[in-house]
Amino acid sequence: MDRYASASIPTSTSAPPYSIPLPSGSGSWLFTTFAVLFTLLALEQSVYRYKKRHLPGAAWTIPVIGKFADSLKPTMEGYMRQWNAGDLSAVSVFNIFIVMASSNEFSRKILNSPTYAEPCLVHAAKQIIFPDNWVFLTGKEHVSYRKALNALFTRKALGLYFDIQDKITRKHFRDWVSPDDKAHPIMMIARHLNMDTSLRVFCGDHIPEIATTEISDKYWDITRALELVNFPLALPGTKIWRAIKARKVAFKWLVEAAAKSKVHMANGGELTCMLDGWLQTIQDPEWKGRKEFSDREMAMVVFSFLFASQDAMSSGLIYAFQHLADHPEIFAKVREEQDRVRGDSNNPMTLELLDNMPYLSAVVKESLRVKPPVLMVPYKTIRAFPISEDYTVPANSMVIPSFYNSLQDPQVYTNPEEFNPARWLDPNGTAQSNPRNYLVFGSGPHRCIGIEYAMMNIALVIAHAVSMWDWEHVKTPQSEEIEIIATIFPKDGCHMKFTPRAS
Ligand code: HEM
Repeated sequence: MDRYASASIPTSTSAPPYSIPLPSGSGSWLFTTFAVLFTLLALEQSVYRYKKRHLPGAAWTIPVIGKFADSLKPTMEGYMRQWNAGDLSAVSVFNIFIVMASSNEFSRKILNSPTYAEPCLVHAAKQIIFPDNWVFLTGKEHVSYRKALNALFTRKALGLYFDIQDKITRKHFRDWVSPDDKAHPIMMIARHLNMDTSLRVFCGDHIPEIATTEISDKYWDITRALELVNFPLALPGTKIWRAIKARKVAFKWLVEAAAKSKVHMANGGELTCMLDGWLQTIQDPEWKGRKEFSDREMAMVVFSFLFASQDAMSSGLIYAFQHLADHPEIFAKVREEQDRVRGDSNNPMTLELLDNMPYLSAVVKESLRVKPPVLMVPYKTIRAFPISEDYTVPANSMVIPSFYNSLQDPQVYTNPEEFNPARWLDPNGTAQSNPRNYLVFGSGPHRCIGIEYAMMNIALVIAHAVSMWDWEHVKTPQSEEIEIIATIFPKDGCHMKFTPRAS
C-alpha cells in the first residue's frame, strides 16, 4: 500500500520529494478526517477575518457556532458593548457573518438602501409566518402590496379600530384592579389585553372568544423563538418547532375568520373589523388595485400584523405604565389633561378627543424613545454593500441597523436617559427638529405600517388607567433590568397595584 500522500512539505530523502509519511488503515482515515477538519476550521477563520477586515469585533470566531451562546441569552449590556465598539462592528453566528450598525447615519443608510439590503427579520421568521408572506416581498412588488394595505390604516379605519380598542380595554380592566390589595406583575395581563385587542380589531366577531384565549396562550411559544439566529433545524422540542405548532393553531382560526368575513360582507353586513373594511375597500368600483385575495392570503396579512405587533405593543404598554408610575408629577399632568378634555372617564375616547391631548401623545412618544421595544431589525445584503468609504459589507451577510444609540443621542435628546415628555412639546426643540433620530418604528420602505395604530392604542390604555385608578409601582431589584425576549421588558414583569381613583 502506498504509505505516502502528496503534500507540500518535504520530508526524508527516502521518500519522494514533497511528500510526508501517513499512517495506514484506520489511522489514515483518522488523519484525513483531522486534516479536513483542520482545513475547514482554518478556512472558517480566514473567511471571517477576510470579511471583517478592520471592523471592531472578536479577532477570531468560535468554531462553527460563533457567538450563538450570546444570541441565546442576549443582554442589554452585551448589545451596548457591541454598539459602542464602533459605528460598524462585526460578529459571526453559525457562520452567518453579521455587521451591526449603531450610528444614526449607518442605521438609516441600511434601512433606506433597498437595492443593497432587504429585511430578513429574525432567523425563524420565514418558518413561522410562511416564506410567501407579503412582508418578505421586495422592490416594486413590496411597494404595490403595501400600498394596498395602507387602505387598512386610513383615519376612517383607525376610528373604527379605536372604538373596538376602547371596549376591549374597558372589558379587561375590570380584572386589573387588585383584588387582594397587592401588586402583581402586569407582563402577562398586558400581553393578553393586547392580543385580545388586536384579534378583535383585525377579525371582530369572526373569531370566537375561545380562539382569542387559545391564540394568546400559545403565542408565548412564538415569542420565545424570536432569537436573532436559532438552532437551524426545527427538530421536535426546539423553540422553532414549538413556535410552528403555535402558529398552526392561530392560523387555522385566522383563515376561518377571513372566510366568515367574506360571507358577512357578501350578505351586506355592517363593518365590524379590519377584514370587513378590507373587503369593502377592494369591492369598491373606484378601487384600482387587486380585487381578489384568498382566505389564506388575508390570514397571512393578519398574521403578519400580529407577528409584528404583539411583542412590540406589549413592551410599549408595560414600559408606559412603569414610566408614568415612577413619575408622579407627569402622571398628574396626564390626569389633569384627561379631566379637562374628556371629563368623566366613562365617556368613550374618540380620535377627535385624542387629537386634543398633546401631553398624552408626548408621553407615549417619550416612553417609546426611552425604552424602544424594537432595538434593531435584521436585514441581509443582496449584493456587496459599500456602506462607508472604507468598508463594503459582503453579499449575503446579515446587516443589523440598531436604534438605541440614535434614540439616546445626547445632541438631540438632552439628558437622554431622562423620561421627559415636555421635550416633544417644544416645536423648535432639538427632539422635534431631528425626526431622523426617532427610529422607534424604523425608516424607509419597510417602516412600520402600524405607527398611528400603535401610538393611539397605547395612549388609549394609559388614558383609561390614569383616569380610573390610582397606581403604585412596587419596585424590585429587577425593575430597572432589561429582559430581551424579542422585544424588551422590565425583568420583574412590572409589579403594579391599581386601586379605584380616590379623588
Ligand atoms: C409599539 C409598537 C410597534 C413598534 C415599536 C413597531 C416597530 C416596527 C419596526 C422597528 C419595524 C421595522 C421597520 C423597518 O424595517 O424599517 C416594523 C415593521 C412593521 N410593523 Fe411595526 N411596530 C409596532 C406596532 C405595529 C403594529 C400595531 C402593526 C400592525 C397593526 C405593525 C405592523 C408592522 C409591519 C407589517 C411591519 C413590516 C412593514 C414592511 O415590511 O413593509 N407594527 N415595526
